[in-house]
Amino acid sequence: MEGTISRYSSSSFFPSTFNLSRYEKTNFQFNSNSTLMVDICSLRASISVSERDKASTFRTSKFTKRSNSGNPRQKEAPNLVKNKPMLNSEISPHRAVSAVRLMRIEFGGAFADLLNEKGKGSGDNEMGYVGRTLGFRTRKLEDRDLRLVTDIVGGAIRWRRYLDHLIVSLCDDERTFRNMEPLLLQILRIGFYEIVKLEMPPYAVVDENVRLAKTALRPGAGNLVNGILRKLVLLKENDTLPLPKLEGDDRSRARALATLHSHPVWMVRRWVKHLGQDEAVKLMMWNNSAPSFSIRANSAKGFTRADLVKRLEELEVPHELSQHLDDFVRITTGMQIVLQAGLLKEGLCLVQDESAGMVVSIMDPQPGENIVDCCAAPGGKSLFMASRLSGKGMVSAIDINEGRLRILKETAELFEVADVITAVHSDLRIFAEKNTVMFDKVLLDAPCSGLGVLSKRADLRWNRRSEDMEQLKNLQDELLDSASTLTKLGGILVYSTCSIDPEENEERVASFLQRHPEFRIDSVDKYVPQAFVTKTGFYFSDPVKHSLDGSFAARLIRYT
Ligand SMILES: C[S@@+](CC[C@H](N)C(=O)[O-])C[C@H]1O[C@@H](n2cnc3c(N)ncnc32)[C@H](O)[C@@H]1O
Repeated sequence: MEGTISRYSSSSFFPSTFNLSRYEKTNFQFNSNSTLMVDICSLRASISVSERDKASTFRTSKFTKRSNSGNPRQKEAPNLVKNKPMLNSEISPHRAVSAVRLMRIEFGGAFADLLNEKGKGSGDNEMGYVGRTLGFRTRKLEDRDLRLVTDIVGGAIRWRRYLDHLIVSLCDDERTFRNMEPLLLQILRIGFYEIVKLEMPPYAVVDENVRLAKTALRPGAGNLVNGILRKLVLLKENDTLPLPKLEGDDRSRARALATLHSHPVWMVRRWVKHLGQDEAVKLMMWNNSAPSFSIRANSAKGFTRADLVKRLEELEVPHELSQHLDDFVRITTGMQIVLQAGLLKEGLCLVQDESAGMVVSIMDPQPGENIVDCCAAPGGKSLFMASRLSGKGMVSAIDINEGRLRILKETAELFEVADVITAVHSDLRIFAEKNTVMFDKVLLDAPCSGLGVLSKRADLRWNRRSEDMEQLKNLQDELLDSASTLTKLGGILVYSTCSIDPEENEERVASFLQRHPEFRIDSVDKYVPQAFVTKTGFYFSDPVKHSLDGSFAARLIRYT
Protein backbone atom coordinates (compact mmCIF):
# COMPACT_ATOMS: atom_id res chain seq x y z
CA MET A 1 0.00 0.00 0.00
CA GLU A 2 1.53 3.33 -0.96
CA GLY A 3 -0.17 6.63 -0.34
CA THR A 4 0.10 9.96 -2.03
CA ILE A 5 2.61 12.44 -0.82
CA SER A 6 1.30 15.80 0.07
CA ARG A 7 3.36 18.46 1.73
CA TYR A 8 1.80 19.90 4.78
CA SER A 9 3.82 22.37 6.73
CA SER A 10 2.39 21.27 9.97
CA SER A 11 3.23 20.22 13.17
CA SER A 12 5.59 19.02 15.63
CA PHE A 13 5.86 15.43 16.43
CA PHE A 14 6.94 14.30 19.79
CA PRO A 15 6.40 10.64 20.28
CA SER A 16 7.54 9.16 23.53
CA THR A 17 9.51 6.44 21.84
CA PHE A 18 12.62 6.06 19.88
CA ASN A 19 14.72 3.39 18.40
CA LEU A 20 18.25 3.55 19.53
CA SER A 21 19.61 1.11 17.06
CA ARG A 22 19.42 3.94 14.63
CA TYR A 23 21.31 6.28 16.88
CA GLU A 24 24.06 3.86 17.38
CA LYS A 25 24.34 3.27 13.68
CA THR A 26 24.76 6.97 13.20
CA ASN A 27 27.08 7.47 16.12
CA PHE A 28 24.69 9.41 18.25
CA GLN A 29 25.02 8.65 21.88
CA PHE A 30 23.62 9.84 25.08
CA ASN A 31 24.37 9.68 28.72
CA SER A 32 22.55 8.34 31.66
CA ASN A 33 21.77 11.79 32.89
CA SER A 34 21.10 13.32 29.55
CA THR A 35 18.09 15.10 28.31
CA LEU A 36 15.85 12.74 26.41
CA MET A 37 16.62 12.07 22.85
CA VAL A 38 13.06 11.51 21.85
CA ASP A 39 12.62 11.03 18.20
CA ILE A 40 16.07 12.16 17.29
CA CYS A 41 16.67 9.53 14.70
CA SER A 42 14.42 10.92 12.08
CA LEU A 43 15.76 14.38 12.55
CA ARG A 44 19.33 13.33 11.93
CA ALA A 45 19.03 13.43 8.20
CA SER A 46 17.39 16.79 8.13
CA ILE A 47 20.06 18.52 10.15
CA SER A 48 23.13 16.74 9.02
CA VAL A 49 23.81 18.74 5.92
CA SER A 50 22.22 22.09 6.44
CA GLU A 51 23.16 22.38 10.05
CA ARG A 52 26.72 21.33 9.39
CA ASP A 53 27.00 23.98 6.74
CA LYS A 54 25.63 26.56 9.11
CA ALA A 55 27.92 25.42 11.90
CA SER A 56 30.93 25.75 9.69
CA THR A 57 29.97 29.28 8.81
CA PHE A 58 29.40 30.47 12.37
CA ARG A 59 32.93 31.44 12.76
CA THR A 60 33.15 33.53 9.67
CA SER A 61 29.66 34.91 9.52
CA LYS A 62 28.71 35.48 13.12
CA PHE A 63 31.37 36.30 15.56
CA THR A 64 34.78 36.38 14.00
CA LYS A 65 33.70 39.26 11.85
CA ARG A 66 33.83 41.56 14.84
CA SER A 67 36.99 40.13 16.25
CA ASN A 68 39.12 40.39 13.14
CA SER A 69 38.09 43.71 11.82
CA GLY A 70 37.08 42.38 8.46
CA ASN A 71 38.98 39.26 7.65
CA PRO A 72 38.15 36.25 9.76
CA ARG A 73 40.77 34.13 8.02
CA GLN A 74 43.51 36.22 9.61
CA LYS A 75 42.60 34.79 12.96
CA GLU A 76 42.19 31.24 11.78
CA ALA A 77 45.39 31.01 9.77
CA PRO A 78 47.96 30.75 12.58
CA ASN A 79 46.05 27.86 14.13
CA LEU A 80 45.78 25.78 11.01
CA VAL A 81 48.22 23.02 10.21
CA LYS A 82 47.49 21.60 6.76
CA ASN A 83 43.90 22.80 7.08
CA LYS A 84 43.49 21.02 10.40
CA PRO A 85 43.03 23.34 13.39
CA MET A 86 45.80 23.01 15.95
CA LEU A 87 45.31 21.19 19.22
CA ASN A 88 44.81 23.48 22.19
CA SER A 89 45.40 21.44 25.33
CA GLU A 90 44.74 24.36 27.69
CA ILE A 91 41.03 24.66 26.95
CA SER A 92 38.78 22.19 28.76
CA PRO A 93 37.19 20.06 26.02
CA HIS A 94 33.76 19.89 27.65
CA ARG A 95 33.44 23.71 27.66
CA ALA A 96 34.60 24.09 24.07
CA VAL A 97 32.26 21.35 22.89
CA SER A 98 29.37 22.68 24.98
CA ALA A 99 29.79 26.17 23.53
CA VAL A 100 29.81 24.81 19.98
CA ARG A 101 26.80 22.57 20.58
CA LEU A 102 24.89 25.50 22.04
CA MET A 103 25.74 27.52 18.94
CA ARG A 104 24.55 24.70 16.70
CA ILE A 105 21.31 24.40 18.61
CA GLU A 106 20.57 28.11 18.63
CA PHE A 107 21.66 28.95 15.10
CA GLY A 108 21.72 25.63 13.30
CA GLY A 109 18.30 24.52 14.50
CA ALA A 110 19.77 21.27 15.77
CA PHE A 111 18.10 19.61 18.70
CA ALA A 112 19.91 19.27 21.97
CA ASP A 113 19.04 15.62 21.90
CA LEU A 114 20.69 15.14 18.58
CA LEU A 115 23.87 16.69 19.61
CA ASN A 116 25.01 14.24 22.15
CA GLU A 117 27.24 12.60 19.67
CA LYS A 118 30.74 11.40 19.94
CA GLY A 119 31.12 11.47 16.23
CA LYS A 120 32.80 9.17 13.80
CA GLY A 121 36.19 7.90 14.85
CA SER A 122 36.01 8.69 18.56
CA GLY A 123 35.15 12.31 18.42
CA ASP A 124 36.59 13.55 15.13
CA ASN A 125 33.19 14.66 13.95
CA GLU A 126 32.56 16.69 17.05
CA MET A 127 36.07 18.09 16.84
CA GLY A 128 35.38 19.04 13.25
CA TYR A 129 32.63 21.35 14.46
CA VAL A 130 34.82 22.66 17.25
CA GLY A 131 37.68 23.34 14.84
CA ARG A 132 35.51 25.10 12.30
CA THR A 133 33.73 27.16 14.93
CA LEU A 134 36.48 28.01 17.39
CA GLY A 135 39.58 27.74 15.21
CA PHE A 136 41.28 25.11 17.37
CA ARG A 137 40.81 21.53 18.53
CA THR A 138 40.83 20.22 22.07
CA ARG A 139 41.77 16.75 23.24
CA LYS A 140 39.18 14.07 22.57
CA LEU A 141 36.18 13.82 24.82
CA GLU A 142 36.28 11.09 27.43
CA ASP A 143 33.08 9.64 28.88
CA ARG A 144 33.28 12.01 31.84
CA ASP A 145 33.61 15.00 29.50
CA LEU A 146 30.67 13.76 27.50
CA ARG A 147 28.53 13.53 30.63
CA LEU A 148 29.49 17.10 31.53
CA VAL A 149 28.67 18.30 28.03
CA THR A 150 25.25 16.67 28.28
CA ASP A 151 24.60 18.28 31.67
CA ILE A 152 25.82 21.69 30.63
CA VAL A 153 24.14 21.84 27.23
CA GLY A 154 20.81 20.52 28.57
CA GLY A 155 20.99 22.82 31.59
CA ALA A 156 22.05 25.93 29.68
CA ILE A 157 19.12 25.40 27.32
CA ARG A 158 16.55 24.69 30.02
CA TRP A 159 17.71 27.59 32.17
CA ARG A 160 18.24 30.04 29.32
CA ARG A 161 15.73 32.65 30.39
CA TYR A 162 16.94 32.54 34.00
CA LEU A 163 20.61 32.70 32.99
CA ASP A 164 20.03 35.53 30.52
CA HIS A 165 18.20 37.49 33.18
CA LEU A 166 21.25 37.23 35.44
CA ILE A 167 23.66 38.01 32.61
CA VAL A 168 21.77 41.11 31.51
CA SER A 169 21.51 42.25 35.13
CA LEU A 170 25.29 42.06 35.50
CA CYS A 171 26.14 43.77 32.22
CA ASP A 172 26.86 47.50 32.45
CA ASP A 173 23.85 48.23 30.26
CA GLU A 174 21.30 46.29 28.27
CA ARG A 175 22.98 47.21 24.98
CA THR A 176 26.07 45.24 25.97
CA PHE A 177 23.86 42.19 26.31
CA ARG A 178 21.84 42.83 23.15
CA ASN A 179 24.95 43.37 21.02
CA MET A 180 26.89 40.50 22.48
CA GLU A 181 28.53 38.12 20.02
CA PRO A 182 26.61 34.84 20.03
CA LEU A 183 29.59 32.74 21.05
CA LEU A 184 30.40 35.10 23.90
CA LEU A 185 26.84 34.78 25.17
CA GLN A 186 27.07 30.98 25.07
CA ILE A 187 30.32 31.06 27.04
CA LEU A 188 28.69 33.28 29.65
CA ARG A 189 25.64 31.01 29.84
CA ILE A 190 27.97 28.05 30.43
CA GLY A 191 29.86 29.91 33.17
CA PHE A 192 26.66 31.12 34.85
CA TYR A 193 25.10 27.67 34.73
CA GLU A 194 28.23 26.04 36.15
CA ILE A 195 28.39 28.50 39.03
CA VAL A 196 24.72 28.96 39.88
CA LYS A 197 23.16 25.59 39.11
CA LEU A 198 26.02 23.06 39.10
CA GLU A 199 27.78 24.84 41.97
CA MET A 200 31.21 24.08 40.50
CA PRO A 201 34.27 25.70 42.15
CA PRO A 202 33.68 29.28 41.00
CA TYR A 203 37.20 30.55 40.39
CA ALA A 204 38.13 27.55 38.26
CA VAL A 205 34.97 28.18 36.23
CA VAL A 206 35.91 31.84 35.80
CA ASP A 207 39.48 31.05 34.68
CA GLU A 208 38.45 28.35 32.24
CA ASN A 209 35.71 30.37 30.60
CA VAL A 210 37.90 33.45 30.37
CA ARG A 211 40.54 31.35 28.60
CA LEU A 212 37.95 29.96 26.21
CA ALA A 213 36.62 33.44 25.36
CA LYS A 214 40.13 34.86 24.85
CA THR A 215 41.25 32.00 22.63
CA ALA A 216 38.10 31.56 20.60
CA LEU A 217 37.28 35.24 20.28
CA ARG A 218 39.70 37.95 21.44
CA PRO A 219 41.32 39.25 24.62
CA GLY A 220 38.56 41.84 25.18
CA ALA A 221 35.96 39.07 25.23
CA GLY A 222 37.97 37.31 27.91
CA ASN A 223 38.05 40.50 29.99
CA LEU A 224 34.30 40.89 29.71
CA VAL A 225 33.71 37.26 30.79
CA ASN A 226 36.12 37.79 33.68
CA GLY A 227 34.34 40.94 34.90
CA ILE A 228 30.83 39.55 34.68
CA LEU A 229 31.60 36.13 36.14
CA ARG A 230 33.49 37.66 39.06
CA LYS A 231 30.49 39.87 39.85
CA LEU A 232 28.31 36.77 39.76
CA VAL A 233 30.58 34.87 42.14
CA LEU A 234 30.39 37.70 44.68
CA LEU A 235 26.61 38.00 44.45
CA LYS A 236 26.24 34.25 44.78
CA GLU A 237 28.54 34.13 47.80
CA ASN A 238 26.46 36.89 49.46
CA ASP A 239 23.21 35.24 48.42
CA THR A 240 22.11 38.39 46.61
CA LEU A 241 21.48 37.20 43.06
CA PRO A 242 19.35 39.82 41.28
CA LEU A 243 16.21 37.71 40.78
CA PRO A 244 12.72 39.08 40.13
CA LYS A 245 10.16 39.22 42.94
CA LEU A 246 6.77 37.57 42.67
CA GLU A 247 4.63 40.68 42.95
CA GLY A 248 2.30 42.98 41.03
CA ASP A 249 -0.50 42.06 38.63
CA ASP A 250 -0.99 38.68 36.92
CA ARG A 251 1.21 39.66 34.02
CA SER A 252 4.13 40.77 36.23
CA ARG A 253 3.84 37.64 38.35
CA ALA A 254 3.79 35.45 35.26
CA ARG A 255 6.91 37.21 33.98
CA ALA A 256 8.66 36.71 37.31
CA LEU A 257 7.67 33.03 37.43
CA ALA A 258 8.80 32.60 33.83
CA THR A 259 12.25 33.94 34.74
CA LEU A 260 12.58 32.12 38.05
CA HIS A 261 11.62 28.77 36.47
CA SER A 262 12.93 29.55 33.00
CA HIS A 263 9.91 29.02 30.76
CA PRO A 264 8.23 31.28 28.18
CA VAL A 265 5.72 33.70 29.70
CA TRP A 266 2.87 32.42 27.52
CA MET A 267 3.30 28.89 28.87
CA VAL A 268 3.31 30.15 32.45
CA ARG A 269 0.13 32.15 31.88
CA ARG A 270 -1.55 29.17 30.29
CA TRP A 271 -0.62 26.81 33.10
CA VAL A 272 -1.48 29.24 35.88
CA LYS A 273 -4.91 29.59 34.22
CA HIS A 274 -5.46 25.83 33.83
CA LEU A 275 -3.69 24.48 36.91
CA GLY A 276 -3.26 27.33 39.39
CA GLN A 277 0.09 28.83 40.41
CA ASP A 278 1.28 26.07 42.75
CA GLU A 279 0.73 23.27 40.23
CA ALA A 280 2.21 25.37 37.43
CA VAL A 281 5.37 25.83 39.51
CA LYS A 282 5.54 22.08 40.23
CA LEU A 283 5.22 21.37 36.54
CA MET A 284 8.04 23.78 35.68
CA MET A 285 10.22 22.19 38.35
CA TRP A 286 9.52 18.80 36.80
CA ASN A 287 10.40 20.13 33.36
CA ASN A 288 13.70 21.40 34.73
CA SER A 289 14.63 18.12 36.41
CA ALA A 290 16.78 15.37 34.90
CA PRO A 291 14.51 12.95 33.05
CA SER A 292 14.35 9.22 33.72
CA PHE A 293 13.78 6.63 31.03
CA SER A 294 11.77 3.48 30.53
CA ILE A 295 12.86 0.55 28.42
CA ARG A 296 10.49 -1.95 26.84
CA ALA A 297 11.65 -5.53 26.36
CA ASN A 298 10.89 -6.70 22.82
CA SER A 299 8.79 -9.80 23.40
CA ALA A 300 8.34 -10.18 19.62
CA LYS A 301 11.99 -11.25 19.56
CA GLY A 302 11.46 -13.58 22.51
CA PHE A 303 13.26 -11.19 24.87
CA THR A 304 11.24 -10.92 28.06
CA ARG A 305 11.33 -8.38 30.86
CA ALA A 306 12.99 -11.06 33.03
CA ASP A 307 15.74 -11.33 30.38
CA LEU A 308 16.09 -7.54 30.37
CA VAL A 309 16.32 -7.40 34.15
CA LYS A 310 19.01 -10.10 34.09
CA ARG A 311 21.06 -8.12 31.58
CA LEU A 312 20.65 -4.91 33.58
CA GLU A 313 21.80 -6.71 36.72
CA GLU A 314 24.86 -8.04 34.88
CA LEU A 315 25.57 -4.51 33.68
CA GLU A 316 25.00 -3.16 37.21
CA VAL A 317 22.45 -0.63 35.94
CA PRO A 318 20.00 0.34 38.72
CA HIS A 319 16.42 -0.28 37.60
CA GLU A 320 12.85 -0.74 38.78
CA LEU A 321 10.04 -2.78 37.29
CA SER A 322 7.25 -0.67 35.84
CA GLN A 323 4.21 -0.65 38.09
CA HIS A 324 1.94 -0.18 35.11
CA LEU A 325 3.17 -2.29 32.21
CA ASP A 326 4.48 -5.86 32.10
CA ASP A 327 7.22 -5.36 29.48
CA PHE A 328 8.71 -2.15 30.90
CA VAL A 329 11.61 -1.32 33.21
CA ARG A 330 12.53 2.14 34.50
CA ILE A 331 16.08 3.41 34.82
CA THR A 332 17.32 6.76 36.05
CA THR A 333 21.04 6.32 35.42
CA GLY A 334 23.12 4.02 33.26
CA MET A 335 21.57 4.56 29.84
CA GLN A 336 25.04 4.94 28.36
CA ILE A 337 25.96 1.51 29.67
CA VAL A 338 22.79 -0.01 28.21
CA LEU A 339 23.63 1.56 24.88
CA GLN A 340 27.20 0.39 24.91
CA ALA A 341 26.06 -3.13 25.72
CA GLY A 342 24.22 -3.12 22.37
CA LEU A 343 20.79 -4.15 23.70
CA LEU A 344 19.03 -1.54 21.62
CA LYS A 345 21.14 -2.08 18.54
CA GLU A 346 20.24 -5.76 18.60
CA GLY A 347 16.52 -4.92 18.76
CA LEU A 348 16.11 -6.63 22.13
CA CYS A 349 14.53 -3.56 23.66
CA LEU A 350 13.75 0.07 22.98
CA VAL A 351 13.41 3.25 24.96
CA GLN A 352 9.74 4.04 25.31
CA ASP A 353 8.01 6.07 27.96
CA GLU A 354 5.43 4.14 29.96
CA SER A 355 2.94 6.90 29.22
CA ALA A 356 3.19 5.95 25.52
CA GLY A 357 3.02 2.25 26.38
CA MET A 358 -0.31 2.79 28.14
CA VAL A 359 -1.80 4.28 24.97
CA VAL A 360 -1.14 0.88 23.37
CA SER A 361 -2.83 -0.80 26.36
CA ILE A 362 -5.87 1.37 25.59
CA MET A 363 -5.79 0.22 21.94
CA ASP A 364 -5.73 -3.33 23.34
CA PRO A 365 -4.53 -4.91 20.07
CA GLN A 366 -5.65 -8.52 19.59
CA PRO A 367 -4.29 -11.18 17.20
CA GLY A 368 -6.13 -11.11 13.87
CA GLU A 369 -7.20 -7.45 14.09
CA ASN A 370 -6.84 -4.99 11.25
CA ILE A 371 -5.39 -1.84 12.85
CA VAL A 372 -4.38 1.51 11.41
CA ASP A 373 -1.91 3.86 13.10
CA CYS A 374 -2.71 7.18 11.40
CA CYS A 375 0.38 9.16 12.46
CA ALA A 376 2.75 6.32 13.05
CA ALA A 377 6.34 7.38 12.62
CA PRO A 378 8.91 6.78 13.99
CA GLY A 379 6.84 3.85 15.13
CA GLY A 380 7.01 3.29 18.88
CA LYS A 381 3.31 2.54 19.21
CA SER A 382 3.02 0.65 15.91
CA LEU A 383 5.88 -1.63 16.93
CA PHE A 384 4.38 -2.28 20.33
CA MET A 385 0.95 -2.99 18.82
CA ALA A 386 2.52 -5.29 16.23
CA SER A 387 4.31 -7.22 18.96
CA ARG A 388 0.91 -7.98 20.51
CA LEU A 389 -0.54 -9.55 17.34
CA SER A 390 1.38 -12.85 17.62
CA GLY A 391 1.95 -12.79 13.87
CA LYS A 392 -1.78 -12.56 13.04
CA GLY A 393 -3.46 -9.38 11.80
CA MET A 394 -1.94 -6.17 10.45
CA VAL A 395 -0.90 -2.69 11.56
CA SER A 396 -1.06 -0.20 8.69
CA ALA A 397 1.35 2.55 9.69
CA ILE A 398 0.63 5.84 7.91
CA ASP A 399 2.83 8.92 8.10
CA ILE A 400 3.35 12.02 6.02
CA ASN A 401 7.08 12.09 6.73
CA GLU A 402 8.98 9.72 4.47
CA GLY A 403 12.24 9.82 6.43
CA ARG A 404 10.53 8.99 9.69
CA LEU A 405 8.57 6.23 8.00
CA ARG A 406 11.79 4.71 6.66
CA ILE A 407 13.02 4.47 10.23
CA LEU A 408 9.79 2.77 11.22
CA LYS A 409 10.30 0.17 8.47
CA GLU A 410 13.91 -0.48 9.43
CA THR A 411 13.00 -0.82 13.08
CA ALA A 412 10.14 -3.18 12.26
CA GLU A 413 12.68 -5.46 10.52
CA LEU A 414 15.08 -5.25 13.44
CA PHE A 415 12.30 -5.94 15.92
CA GLU A 416 11.02 -8.88 13.85
CA VAL A 417 7.50 -7.51 13.45
CA ALA A 418 7.78 -6.45 9.77
CA ASP A 419 5.39 -9.22 8.69
CA VAL A 420 2.53 -7.53 10.55
CA ILE A 421 3.34 -3.89 9.68
CA THR A 422 2.58 -2.14 6.38
CA ALA A 423 4.12 1.31 6.08
CA VAL A 424 2.05 3.84 4.12
CA HIS A 425 3.56 7.13 3.08
CA SER A 426 0.68 9.58 2.90
CA ASP A 427 -1.07 12.56 4.34
CA LEU A 428 -3.79 10.94 6.43
CA ARG A 429 -6.41 13.27 4.98
CA ILE A 430 -5.64 12.16 1.44
CA PHE A 431 -5.36 8.51 2.44
CA ALA A 432 -8.77 8.68 4.12
CA GLU A 433 -10.41 10.23 1.05
CA LYS A 434 -9.22 7.42 -1.21
CA ASN A 435 -9.44 4.54 1.23
CA THR A 436 -12.09 1.85 0.97
CA VAL A 437 -10.95 -0.44 3.80
CA MET A 438 -12.52 -0.10 7.25
CA PHE A 439 -10.38 -0.96 10.27
CA ASP A 440 -11.19 -2.70 13.55
CA LYS A 441 -9.08 -0.22 15.48
CA VAL A 442 -7.75 3.21 14.58
CA LEU A 443 -5.04 5.07 16.48
CA LEU A 444 -4.57 8.79 15.93
CA ASP A 445 -1.46 9.77 17.88
CA ALA A 446 -1.75 13.33 16.71
CA PRO A 447 0.94 15.92 16.02
CA CYS A 448 0.83 18.17 19.09
CA SER A 449 2.65 20.83 21.06
CA GLY A 450 4.61 18.25 23.05
CA LEU A 451 3.99 20.23 26.23
CA GLY A 452 3.95 16.95 28.17
CA VAL A 453 7.53 16.07 27.28
CA LEU A 454 9.41 19.24 28.14
CA SER A 455 11.59 17.48 30.72
CA LYS A 456 12.98 15.31 27.96
CA ARG A 457 13.01 17.90 25.20
CA ALA A 458 15.13 20.67 26.69
CA ASP A 459 14.89 23.01 23.71
CA LEU A 460 11.21 22.56 22.92
CA ARG A 461 9.88 25.24 25.27
CA TRP A 462 11.82 27.90 23.35
CA ASN A 463 10.70 26.67 19.93
CA ARG A 464 6.99 26.66 20.64
CA ARG A 465 4.88 29.79 20.24
CA SER A 466 1.40 30.36 21.57
CA GLU A 467 0.19 30.85 17.97
CA ASP A 468 1.20 27.22 17.23
CA MET A 469 -1.60 26.04 19.46
CA GLU A 470 -4.33 27.34 17.12
CA GLN A 471 -2.76 25.72 14.07
CA LEU A 472 -2.28 22.45 15.90
CA LYS A 473 -5.88 22.40 17.08
CA ASN A 474 -7.14 22.83 13.52
CA LEU A 475 -4.87 20.07 12.28
CA GLN A 476 -5.93 17.77 15.12
CA ASP A 477 -9.62 18.33 14.21
CA GLU A 478 -8.99 17.59 10.55
CA LEU A 479 -7.00 14.46 11.32
CA LEU A 480 -9.67 13.25 13.76
CA ASP A 481 -12.33 13.69 11.08
CA SER A 482 -10.22 11.66 8.64
CA ALA A 483 -9.43 8.98 11.20
CA SER A 484 -13.13 8.58 11.98
CA THR A 485 -13.88 7.59 8.38
CA LEU A 486 -11.49 4.63 8.72
CA THR A 487 -13.28 3.20 11.76
CA LYS A 488 -15.72 0.37 11.07
CA LEU A 489 -19.08 0.03 12.79
CA GLY A 490 -18.37 -1.24 16.31
CA GLY A 491 -14.72 -0.31 15.83
CA ILE A 492 -12.47 1.68 18.15
CA LEU A 493 -10.88 5.08 17.57
CA VAL A 494 -8.18 6.15 20.03
CA TYR A 495 -7.09 9.79 19.97
CA SER A 496 -3.84 10.50 21.83
CA THR A 497 -1.30 13.28 22.32
CA CYS A 498 1.84 13.89 24.37
CA SER A 499 0.38 17.19 25.49
CA ILE A 500 -1.03 18.17 28.86
CA ASP A 501 -3.04 21.02 27.39
CA PRO A 502 -6.84 20.60 27.63
CA GLU A 503 -7.29 22.47 24.35
CA GLU A 504 -5.39 19.73 22.51
CA ASN A 505 -6.98 16.96 24.56
CA GLU A 506 -10.47 17.03 26.14
CA GLU A 507 -11.58 20.00 24.05
CA ARG A 508 -10.63 18.30 20.78
CA VAL A 509 -12.59 15.20 21.77
CA ALA A 510 -15.63 17.23 22.86
CA SER A 511 -15.59 19.11 19.59
CA PHE A 512 -15.21 15.84 17.65
CA LEU A 513 -18.15 14.23 19.43
CA GLN A 514 -20.32 17.20 18.50
CA ARG A 515 -19.41 16.78 14.85
CA HIS A 516 -19.61 12.97 15.02
CA PRO A 517 -22.58 11.77 17.07
CA GLU A 518 -21.91 8.26 15.68
CA PHE A 519 -19.11 7.93 18.25
CA ARG A 520 -19.28 7.74 22.03
CA ILE A 521 -16.72 7.54 24.81
CA ASP A 522 -15.59 4.09 25.88
CA SER A 523 -13.95 4.50 29.31
CA VAL A 524 -10.29 3.50 29.48
CA ASP A 525 -10.73 2.07 32.98
CA LYS A 526 -10.50 -1.54 31.76
CA TYR A 527 -7.10 -0.91 30.18
CA VAL A 528 -5.00 1.28 32.49
CA PRO A 529 -4.65 1.68 36.28
CA GLN A 530 -7.34 3.79 37.94
CA ALA A 531 -4.83 6.52 38.81
CA PHE A 532 -4.67 7.44 35.13
CA VAL A 533 -8.42 7.52 34.46
CA THR A 534 -10.13 10.92 34.39
CA LYS A 535 -13.71 11.56 35.54
CA THR A 536 -14.83 11.48 31.92
CA GLY A 537 -13.19 8.11 31.25
CA PHE A 538 -10.14 9.47 29.43
CA TYR A 539 -6.50 8.54 30.08
CA PHE A 540 -4.19 11.22 31.43
CA SER A 541 -0.63 10.85 32.68
CA ASP A 542 0.37 13.84 34.74
CA PRO A 543 4.15 14.44 34.81
CA VAL A 544 4.09 15.78 38.37
CA LYS A 545 1.71 13.20 39.81
CA HIS A 546 2.89 10.10 37.95
CA SER A 547 6.54 10.98 37.25
CA LEU A 548 6.04 10.09 33.60
CA ASP A 549 5.77 12.11 30.43
CA GLY A 550 2.48 13.93 30.15
CA SER A 551 0.08 12.27 27.75
CA PHE A 552 -3.61 11.93 27.00
CA ALA A 553 -5.87 9.43 25.25
CA ALA A 554 -9.59 9.05 24.60
CA ARG A 555 -11.08 5.70 23.53
CA LEU A 556 -14.09 6.18 21.30
CA ILE A 557 -16.40 3.54 19.90
CA ARG A 558 -18.34 3.83 16.66
CA TYR A 559 -21.84 2.59 17.31
CA THR A 560 -23.83 3.71 14.26
C1 LIG B 1 3.26 12.32 17.68
S1 LIG B 1 4.06 11.87 16.22
C2 LIG B 1 3.65 10.18 16.11
C3 LIG B 1 4.48 9.30 16.99
C4 LIG B 1 4.21 7.84 16.76
N1 LIG B 1 2.82 7.49 16.94
C5 LIG B 1 5.06 6.98 17.66
O1 LIG B 1 4.56 6.44 18.67
O2 LIG B 1 6.26 6.83 17.37
C6 LIG B 1 3.03 12.57 15.00
C7 LIG B 1 3.34 12.14 13.59
O3 LIG B 1 2.32 12.69 12.76
C8 LIG B 1 2.86 12.83 11.49
N2 LIG B 1 1.93 13.69 10.72
C9 LIG B 1 1.75 15.02 10.82
N3 LIG B 1 0.80 15.42 9.98
C10 LIG B 1 0.36 14.32 9.33
C11 LIG B 1 -0.62 14.09 8.32
N4 LIG B 1 -1.33 15.09 7.82
N5 LIG B 1 -0.81 12.84 7.87
C12 LIG B 1 -0.07 11.81 8.37
N6 LIG B 1 0.89 11.97 9.33
C13 LIG B 1 1.08 13.21 9.80
C14 LIG B 1 4.23 13.40 11.74
O4 LIG B 1 5.07 13.17 10.64
C15 LIG B 1 4.65 12.62 12.99
O5 LIG B 1 5.44 11.53 12.64
